[in-house]
Amino acid sequence: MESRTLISGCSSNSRISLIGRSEKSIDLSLVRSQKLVFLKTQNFSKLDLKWVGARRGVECRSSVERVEGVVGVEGFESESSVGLRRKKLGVFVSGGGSNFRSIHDGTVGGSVHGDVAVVVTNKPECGGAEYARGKGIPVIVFPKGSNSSDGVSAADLVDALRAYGVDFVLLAGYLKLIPVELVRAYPKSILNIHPALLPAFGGKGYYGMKVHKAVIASGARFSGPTVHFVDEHYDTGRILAQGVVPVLASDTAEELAARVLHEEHKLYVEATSALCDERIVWREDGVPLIRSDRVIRPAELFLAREKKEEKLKPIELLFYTGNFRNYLQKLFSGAILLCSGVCSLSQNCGPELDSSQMKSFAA
Ligand SMILES: Nc1nc2c(c(=O)[nH]1)N[C@@H](CN(C=O)c1ccc(C(=O)N[C@@H](CCC(=O)O)C(=O)O)cc1)CN2
Ligand SMILES: NCC(=O)N[C@@H]1O[C@H](COP(=O)([O-])[O-])[C@@H](O)[C@H]1O
Repeated sequence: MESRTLISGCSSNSRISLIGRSEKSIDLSLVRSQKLVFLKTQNFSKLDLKWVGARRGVECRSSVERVEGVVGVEGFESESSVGLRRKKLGVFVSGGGSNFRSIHDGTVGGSVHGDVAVVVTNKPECGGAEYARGKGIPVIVFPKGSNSSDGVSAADLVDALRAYGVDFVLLAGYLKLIPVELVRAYPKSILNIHPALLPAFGGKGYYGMKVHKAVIASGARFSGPTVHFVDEHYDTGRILAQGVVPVLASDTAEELAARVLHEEHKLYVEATSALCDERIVWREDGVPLIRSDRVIRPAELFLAREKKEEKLKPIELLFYTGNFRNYLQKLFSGAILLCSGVCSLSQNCGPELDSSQMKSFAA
């Protein structure tokens, strides 16, 4: 049985679903080295995976599953995009296209490991389409205008996206319902950004200023953008990321829109970057999560270097796993607890520490 999974830095105790035909989830206690990955399946048989030649994948020695997509890590730089193929993006717009422009800037500037291959719009004269033409990016009109020959059908749209090699579809202010044909052709691969905190203030009729007017009228104290996966209905797909901004008592819809839009630009680039870096994992209950960085269980990190095998020292690992900050925080909070404990025991100057508190800094 062939299955494909994206092993790109899942944390040691996360569960990810194998993307592809197999729905079997595997329990990753991931140890990643330049070319060696140890993987524990859910039946706890330890699989030693070895790099198989130039093919971008590994073969499980003791399993019928063939796992692909493991990214070799040259040296130990951040693996977020090292060795990963640049992804191709199809961006859908209907308006000014500021989110599209932010994402395009990210692909040029390097924060997004991908390229905008094609832009799709229902408004061929909109700002986003104009911007795309100026950058030499092809523009497709969908759906067809009622009184114009321009535009493609849903089936032709899927074919066109495939022809451009599109890996992921990003809706960026697109105001039409994505047809079920496209949703099914790109499972877990279509994102949308909505200018409110879904599931509130979403669905048919909730777009543009209408959203912000509804938020203000509701008396909500906070709002913010939501990036979510797209299913066949408006705004009901799985939420991937959200940002929060305050709603001021004096806000007009335009002022709130501008505040949310500023947050959108940051959030959508981060989410797109994670998508292109294959840093999105799916929790067992179906909630998608963004892995911000590679977390490797220190005790198990074995690094096969070119000539010799060696284990990184724990202090070195902390730098690699990015937990150094957490380590210091725990160290200092433990020290503070200890001091306050000693103080209260010796001078009774503070609250008595009960046994659970005493235990806490032993942890
Ligand atoms: N299948 C999906 N298609 C789209 C989604 C989605 O989640 N699933 N998201 C929308 C974007 N969107 C909110 O984020 C949204 C856009 C438009 C509407 C809406 O009510 N549109 C009007 C028509 C507006 C117009 O033509 O100017 C309508 O359908 O009556 C709601 C939500 C993009 N597509
Ligand atoms: N429900 C969909 C919706 O309202 N989308 C919103 O349209 C605006 C498009 O701006 P842009 O064209 O400048 O990116 C953005 O605020 C986006 O959240």
